[in-house]
Amino acid sequence: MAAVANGSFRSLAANADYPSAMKVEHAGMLSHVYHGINGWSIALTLFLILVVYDQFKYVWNKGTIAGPAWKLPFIGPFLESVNPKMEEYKAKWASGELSCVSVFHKFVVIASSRDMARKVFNSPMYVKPCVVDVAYKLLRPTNWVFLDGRAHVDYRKGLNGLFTRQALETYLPGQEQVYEKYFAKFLDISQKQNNGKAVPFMPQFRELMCAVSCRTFVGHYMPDEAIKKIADDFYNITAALELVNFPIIIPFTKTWYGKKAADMVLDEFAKCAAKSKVRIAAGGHVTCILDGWVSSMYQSELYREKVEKGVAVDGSEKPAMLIRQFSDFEISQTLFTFLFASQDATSSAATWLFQLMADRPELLDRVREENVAVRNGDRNVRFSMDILEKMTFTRAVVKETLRYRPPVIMVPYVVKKDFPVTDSYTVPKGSMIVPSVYPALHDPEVYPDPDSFNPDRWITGDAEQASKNWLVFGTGPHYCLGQTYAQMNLMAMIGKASMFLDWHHQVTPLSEDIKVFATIFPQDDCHLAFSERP
Ligand code: HEM
Repeated sequence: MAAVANGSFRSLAANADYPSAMKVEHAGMLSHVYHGINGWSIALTLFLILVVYDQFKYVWNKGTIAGPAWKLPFIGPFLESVNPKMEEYKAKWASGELSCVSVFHKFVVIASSRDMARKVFNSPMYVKPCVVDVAYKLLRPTNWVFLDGRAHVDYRKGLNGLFTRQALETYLPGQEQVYEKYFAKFLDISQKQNNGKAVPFMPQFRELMCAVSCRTFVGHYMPDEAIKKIADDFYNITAALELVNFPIIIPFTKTWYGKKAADMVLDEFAKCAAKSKVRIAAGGHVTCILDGWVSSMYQSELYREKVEKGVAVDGSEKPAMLIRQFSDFEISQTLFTFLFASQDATSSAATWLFQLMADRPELLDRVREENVAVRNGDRNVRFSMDILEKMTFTRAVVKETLRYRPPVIMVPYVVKKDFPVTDSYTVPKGSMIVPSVYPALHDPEVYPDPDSFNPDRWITGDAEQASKNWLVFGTGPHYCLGQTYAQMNLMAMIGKASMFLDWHHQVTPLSEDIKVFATIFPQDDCHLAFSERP
């Protein structure tokens, strides 16, 4: 500073012929600027440039579609997405068939109309399911769900046989046992532990669904304590895989607990795979999905061995699908994806189903009458596919529950290459695009009076014809692998409950409000009290 004041600082400008007072003033300004250029001002300038860039990029990406005119610098609606509200989603869907937000520089397009949603689901050239970074760590990078294109289609083909009608029939006895056990537990909770007082049952439905899934997937290879532990810890996995989560696993955070729970589940399933291989090789019969898969591996292996040895094999001996041998850990990873895909969705559906039936006793009576009738008046007749297929009204109740309260309200996809989703709008590569399911299922033109629960629309109405709107299980190459099983399972559950249980729903001001946690639940977690039905 002193150098400027005494005129010894020389610059090109200073050499010009200014009056000396001006010279001093000018030199002072320069000095000010020069000395002001410190770390803070550089950081501030960079920050402002980034803010402008982030804003500009958002506006550029947004183009003509609906969305806020500008975004909160960087974070965008991050805080809203940490605690998502159903009303905010509804407002977004109502804002346009395509709308957008940007969270932390991630550009997200929401496809709301039926046709837009279908278009996204059916465009595997441009999109693939979006998974958070942590998912690779929890499910393992080699997991089949991360496959894309041909590799994904081929892998899925090998799994289809596990969900055929014939296969599903073999899982029914195990499922029925689980229902009996848990219904007894519900009675105990309501009558013994709470003297008939209604208490939140959502956690119980989560455990029930976990138990029924584990029995279906791995039969009796998994001990009850392991099922209980998985049911209790699964919440950590769901929380770790929320879309908005920290990508690095830091000890004692949600993702850390999620990883620990995932490791435990993978370990349990791998142990089951080893046991099933031994049992099936010894001639054991199929009782669960794991057995079905292992058995088809053995049949494929036997067939190949015969062919290699030149033994004459009849065409009828060739397995419907020739599959390779999978390691215990590979099997475990795949079973984990089944559990991961089913646990939250079926827990959500079960919770709403019990609540909706309790609030509409006249519909529950019809379910009960039908269930007794298809068993020729004897409620002790066991589950079979024949019986389930005759349950027209119970099926309608399940379908209407899934329409009215779809567990999965939207499915995040990522854009692999610039995606011309309409003639006038292209979603940029790297964006997230989220086909929404809820609006199509509440479209008043297709489902008149969509906010009323009316199972008859599936029997006397024309809801069944609107298959294009039925996006409960997605559509396209990634549509839900377990959709038939899931619906059948819910029908079996509510049918059996209707015959053996009575339950009362204590309605609270939050019962009809929707809580979004991966899937949707009643805000108050569904207060119920069960009693035995004579
Ligand atoms: C009510 C219960 C369920 C609902 C609402 C549901 C819904 C969905 C939805 C919306 C998708 C994404 C589809 C797409 O991207 O097009 C999906 C995928 C999937 N679901 Fe389900 N699901 C349910 C139960 C189950 C069950 C019980 C299983 C058990 C095996 C299962 C296994 C899967 C798998 C493996 C995928 C991924 C398929 C792939 O990427 O190829 N889901 N499900």
